[in-house]
Amino acid sequence: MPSSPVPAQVLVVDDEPDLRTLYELTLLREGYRVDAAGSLAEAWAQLESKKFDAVITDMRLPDGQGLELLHRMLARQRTERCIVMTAYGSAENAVEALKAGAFDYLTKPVDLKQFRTVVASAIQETGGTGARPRTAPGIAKQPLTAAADRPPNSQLALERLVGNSPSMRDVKERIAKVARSMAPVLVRGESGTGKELVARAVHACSHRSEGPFVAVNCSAIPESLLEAEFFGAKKGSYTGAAADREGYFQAARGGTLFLDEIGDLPLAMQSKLLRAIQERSVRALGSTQEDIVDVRIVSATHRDLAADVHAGLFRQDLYYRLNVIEILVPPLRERREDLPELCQALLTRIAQESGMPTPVLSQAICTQLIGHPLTGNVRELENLLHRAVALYDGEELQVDFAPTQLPVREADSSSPAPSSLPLTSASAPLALPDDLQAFLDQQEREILVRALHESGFNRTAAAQRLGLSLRQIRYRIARLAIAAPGDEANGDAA
Ligand SMILES: Nc1ncnc2c1ncn2[C@@H]1O[C@H](COP(=O)(O)OP(=O)(O)OP(=O)(O)O)[C@@H](O)[C@H]1O
Repeated sequence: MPSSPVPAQVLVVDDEPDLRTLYELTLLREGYRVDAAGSLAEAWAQLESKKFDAVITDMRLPDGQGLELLHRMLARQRTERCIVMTAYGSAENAVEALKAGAFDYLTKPVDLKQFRTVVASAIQETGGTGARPRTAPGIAKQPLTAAADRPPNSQLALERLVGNSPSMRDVKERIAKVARSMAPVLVRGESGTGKELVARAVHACSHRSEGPFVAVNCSAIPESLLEAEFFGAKKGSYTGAAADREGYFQAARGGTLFLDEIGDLPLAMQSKLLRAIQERSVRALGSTQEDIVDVRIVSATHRDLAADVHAGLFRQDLYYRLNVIEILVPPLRERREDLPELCQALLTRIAQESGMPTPVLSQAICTQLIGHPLTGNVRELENLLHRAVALYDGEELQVDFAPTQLPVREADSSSPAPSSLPLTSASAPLALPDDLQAFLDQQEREILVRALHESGFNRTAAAQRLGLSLRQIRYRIARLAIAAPGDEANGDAA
């Protein structure tokens, strides 16, 4: 990739001459142009004399706090990305800086590899470039305030979030605003309100949008596999690890890691996740090498995490780290005015997926839908319309408001499979498998394939039949590499 003729310009603010020199040399070696200041006053004088792409400031300076510089830059609508360096262990400062609008933070003593990664990320987001640019030069060096300044897919991602009610407009504005930094985002809302769509929009509106979006459903991964799934595993590091495999953190490098149902993460794994966020590095199982974390974390939950913290179910320090910026997605009952537009958009999508013209929704049905409780939010609405389209006879679209019939199961609710499946027989005990995991995988695969076939490869319907959420079935389909029509449209990792 050719170098830009104009290298990015960075201002380093630190009162320790040795550290300043170290940072300067590191950045110069990366091909940036570097200026340095030893105090707030000096830094401000530099800022008034010219524009930079990024400002890296220590928190404690002889004439004040690095945060003051950040506040002042934001008040003057300066376009530079600001990276704040905080003392080790002072999570409050890091979180405070991110909440105040810092692009990112670094913990002292600064790891130079991390330093380079974070600065490169900030420069990339402003469109500046070092001698080894990671993106094509020429992106406007401006803050992402106006729609025109956002990445090309951002508008599309925001439009996918159908709804023009004041609360949805607030959500979209917040997405566009928070997309600009690396600050972790926690998306809260009831099940089915569209939290994953919000997370995707945050990614699409950020300049990480060209990187991967890796969605992980924390509640669907068996506890014993969590560490390997998150951080990766070397061949042979645990039974069944037949080859080296990347974890979600590595797969999301340069992009966004979406941790859905974060409240369901067991406490032991919460500690490991916190460590990964604090240390900004992860180590694959069985590996001696640390991988730098270069991901933006967006998490989501339908639970009241603050209450979980009080109840001792969720680590307070992790909550604090993940909840730097919160986006609350309102339930559908609080934005019923969105229903006509939502019905139209969902019907169009469902009909397109089924390769048929979009049926017309009568006023009467629309009114009925508006009066329906829809406690399952947009997902319930989507399911109602899915069923309606499946039964559509070309005349008038009918919506069946009766609750979905789930398959009858054996009296013993712990039985994992419907009684009709000839998987095991009560009278003839199975020979013990010599590879339990492979055996269970095979059983699971057969059940999933059958449910998918019987539901015409409609994953929502198949999930419902098996008592799984859509996310759970997606995870299982991906884990067992079951190919289904339409897979290519879905880039999820989980
Ligand atoms: N505003 C919206 N516009 C269009 N479709 C939507 C909207 N909100 C949700 N949906 C659709 O509803 C379904 C559920 O959305 P999503 O998976 O994002 O919800 P969620 O809040 O993450 O649910 P859960 O908490 O159960 O994981 C998806 O198919 C999504 O495309």
